[in-house]
Amino acid sequence: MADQYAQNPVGTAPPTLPSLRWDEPPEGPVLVLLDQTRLPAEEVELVCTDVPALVRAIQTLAVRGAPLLGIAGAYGVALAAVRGYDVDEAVTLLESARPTAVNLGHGVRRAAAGYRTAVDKGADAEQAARAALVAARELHREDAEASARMAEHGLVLLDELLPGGGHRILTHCNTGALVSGGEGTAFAVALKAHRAGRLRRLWVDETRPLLQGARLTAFEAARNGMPYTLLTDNAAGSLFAAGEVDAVLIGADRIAADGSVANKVGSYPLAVLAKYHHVPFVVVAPTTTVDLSTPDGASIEVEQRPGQEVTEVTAPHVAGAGAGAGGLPVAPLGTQAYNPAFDVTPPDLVTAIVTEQGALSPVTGAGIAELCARSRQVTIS
Ligand SMILES: CSC[C@@H](O)[C@@H](O)C(=O)COP(=O)(O)O
Repeated sequence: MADQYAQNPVGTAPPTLPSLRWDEPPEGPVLVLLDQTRLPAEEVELVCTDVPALVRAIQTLAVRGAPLLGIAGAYGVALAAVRGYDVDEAVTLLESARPTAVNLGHGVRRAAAGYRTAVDKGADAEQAARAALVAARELHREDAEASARMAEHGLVLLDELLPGGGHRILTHCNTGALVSGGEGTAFAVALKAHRAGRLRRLWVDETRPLLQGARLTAFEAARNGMPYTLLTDNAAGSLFAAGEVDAVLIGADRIAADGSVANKVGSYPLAVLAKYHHVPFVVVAPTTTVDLSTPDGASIEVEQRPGQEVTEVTAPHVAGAGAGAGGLPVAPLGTQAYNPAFDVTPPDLVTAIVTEQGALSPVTGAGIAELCARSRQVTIS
């Protein structure tokens, strides 16, 4: 496999626009998203002037990934409030836009709490809307800080688990700056390892059917000059068998109170492979992704997505194709498809969970509760 280790071209990719930004042009405040459905072909911004537009962007995955969904949800509440829409209705629409990533509801409720507290204290509509915006901005900033701390804790853990250095890391889906206020979760750890000269290879799962790995993680790895190689999801087994994977690093959409981890479909098979091959399987996620009110993995609602994502190839992300392109059938007309967006990995397959509060290993319900308690103390003080 010697050629797999050839260096990728470094620094050739253009700089990326922020994944999300609040703007206040003369026509009124807007939430501007980098449309992730169009990457890597083009960097196109999507301007949301109201909550239904943001809900569409969330459901089509123009904006996606657990931490960013939380931030987008919070700004969505602020957008509704600033533009004079019904905030309660906005909360309902946003919270239910996608079911699995707990951060979405967390972000929405946080901005709504800022708004309602201001109202309760006698603020007028404009002041209350500003309070929602302040809460969204705080969450955005905190997520960037959490991302930096996860990267630090994650690299310390990797170095402990793999004392030989020269880490070869397999990752799934996309967990970088595109989904975060900072540099991401699992990807941020790999990036820190790269900057420290300790990343030998980032193996990037393509992540069927929507190709978050091929389109987005490869894009971010290239931008950062990281040594990376793309593989089909099906090739992971033979990669492990060949002894080419030192650790798996993934993010999470919801971590239940017992330590079960919901993440992009395909994560659970990687955990099983990792266990069989005695390779550490590490989950990197902020404590905002932990949901103590969901007792176990079986209680996590897994989003089921349209079958067409499997039976057809849609290609707005192909250069020159443009938005709405695709719909090319790859299965006979009328084929039914099973298309869960996520799967759930039980805690006994997880070597460690890394949060901004530190690494937890082995993963236990008590340990999870302790991490969350520490996080709340930090937030309150
Ligand atoms: C830091 S992001 C962690 C997860 O949100 C990510 O791995 C993932 O599963 C995203 O799924 P997506 O359906 O693209 O929103």
